[in-house]
Amino acid sequence: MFDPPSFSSSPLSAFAIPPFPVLLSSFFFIVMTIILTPYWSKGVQRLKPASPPPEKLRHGLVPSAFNEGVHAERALAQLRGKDQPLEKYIFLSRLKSDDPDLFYKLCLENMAEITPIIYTPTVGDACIKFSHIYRRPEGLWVSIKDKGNIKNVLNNWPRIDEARISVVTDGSRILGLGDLGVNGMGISIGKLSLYVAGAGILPQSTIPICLDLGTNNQAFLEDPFYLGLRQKRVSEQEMDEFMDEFMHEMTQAFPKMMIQFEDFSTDKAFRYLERYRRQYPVFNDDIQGTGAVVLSGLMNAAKLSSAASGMPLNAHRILFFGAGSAGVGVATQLQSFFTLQGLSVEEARRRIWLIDSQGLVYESRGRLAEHKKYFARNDYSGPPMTDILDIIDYVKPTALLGLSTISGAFTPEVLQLMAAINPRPIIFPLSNPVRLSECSFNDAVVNTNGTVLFASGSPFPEQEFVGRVLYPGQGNNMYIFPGLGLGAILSRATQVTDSMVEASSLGLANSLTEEEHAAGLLYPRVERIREISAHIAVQVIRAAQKANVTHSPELAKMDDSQLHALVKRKMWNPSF
Ligand SMILES: O=C([O-])CC(=O)C(=O)O
Ligand SMILES: [Mg+2]
Repeated sequence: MFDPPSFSSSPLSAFAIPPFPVLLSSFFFIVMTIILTPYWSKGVQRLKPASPPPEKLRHGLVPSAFNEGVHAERALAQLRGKDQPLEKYIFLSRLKSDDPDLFYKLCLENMAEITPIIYTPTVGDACIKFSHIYRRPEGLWVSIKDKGNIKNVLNNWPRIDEARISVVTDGSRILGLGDLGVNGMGISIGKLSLYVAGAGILPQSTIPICLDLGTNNQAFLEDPFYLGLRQKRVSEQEMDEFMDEFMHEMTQAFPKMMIQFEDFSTDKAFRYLERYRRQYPVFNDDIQGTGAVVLSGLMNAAKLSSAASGMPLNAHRILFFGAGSAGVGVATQLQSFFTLQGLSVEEARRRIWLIDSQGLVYESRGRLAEHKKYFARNDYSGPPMTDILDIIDYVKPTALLGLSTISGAFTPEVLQLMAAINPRPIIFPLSNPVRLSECSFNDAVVNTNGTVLFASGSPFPEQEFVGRVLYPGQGNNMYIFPGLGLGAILSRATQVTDSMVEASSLGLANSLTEEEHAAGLLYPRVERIREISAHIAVQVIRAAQKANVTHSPELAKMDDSQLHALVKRKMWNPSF
């Protein structure tokens, strides 16, 4: 322990008045300390290395011909030398913990190549096998056994003051892969890597969190390597109590924290978003992030489609195949597409049709899950309509969106029918990962004679079609959450409002360059992710200011270009 120096060893003389020169110099010292402390601490923060000091460069500790530039190429060559995506994932995960600067340098310089490995689709396989490929701790694990003691678990996090953003999953619906229990940690880790790469959040400010509330995945319960509790998921009431404590303690332990809910099963996704969104800075990536990214792509697609058909933008008809959290989240976001085109909220709602596992969703069909009721149709009351071809024939959609995780559901006949009724059909098979996509880009191109306006959740390669190169869009929430989170953190938002989410979507839609427009893209190239995130963050901050949910009066005084410059300055860059 540090003992403060005293003027005298005698306890009594500590109360005696010291001589004048000592008093003067003490006074001077105190005044200077008060004046300089903010500068010192800022300076210290700025100088603090993001990763351990470059010991690797100390003489004798590295080979004589070591060179950082060549080493980055070496690491890339090592990565490319691996055959299997999962091997690449393991290699990169190791690299991230050994040398975060090099890892993020490679990410930033090879975004299109590396994103599908550390994120969708390979992260899906990594989650399935997470307990088998696990090597060392990463992130926070909070289990139902910690109920009543969550505060102490959170306080074990080593960098508590720096924590700004957390991705929290309970593993109950990872991508389209179902209940993966604590193996869902992989998705929290993957999303946060993209926060760092895509928005320059400080690596040490991120906390991946996995909640262990049991799993209903029998294979995992019987797997000796499985890293979670050997019990079925707890009851709704027990989970509610756990979540209330968890959210409360999170804001106590990490007062500057923004929380992203990820891959909770549909009912819980809606439930906990509603329960906490007005109380804490939290958003749900699958409902709001996916909604925002699809709204953005749809705005750009609808313009191109309307240019070909002459149909006004507000006359589009959108059919959703899949009515889970993502489906209904996207539908809710798309309503605002129509209100932006001048329709009333009610008219906007009428532009949307849902299909679930029992066919067209309509009021008189029978009991409906709560989250489907809002979009249930009341203008159809015949017998259940279950065949997707019949439904397309009835609805005559201009856009068909897949959020069903039913691989191949958009058959050649479906795609051909969409092309028969639309000069430029909008087809978005959004289910993840790739193998659960409702159709491939190639299928969509071939069966629509190259007219398709396409975006998928997972990446597909570009296609050549009659001498032209066609590019698929990737309507993945990775375009939204880094910028949305960055804006929320910088503005010290106390809530993530619908208007902030919508601002992120519009920001993304209008971030396309001339070249990207000319190439017919619906989303900007992923290599520009930092630029896009900065642009989105500015729009999000402005929306937060309008909604009066910020704690950053100094940002309100800046004009847009000053704000944009500040956002860029705040982004962390790997020093390699
Ligand atoms: O993680 C992704 O690629 C997109 C997403 O949130 C999901 O599919 O749940
Ligand atoms: Mg998700």
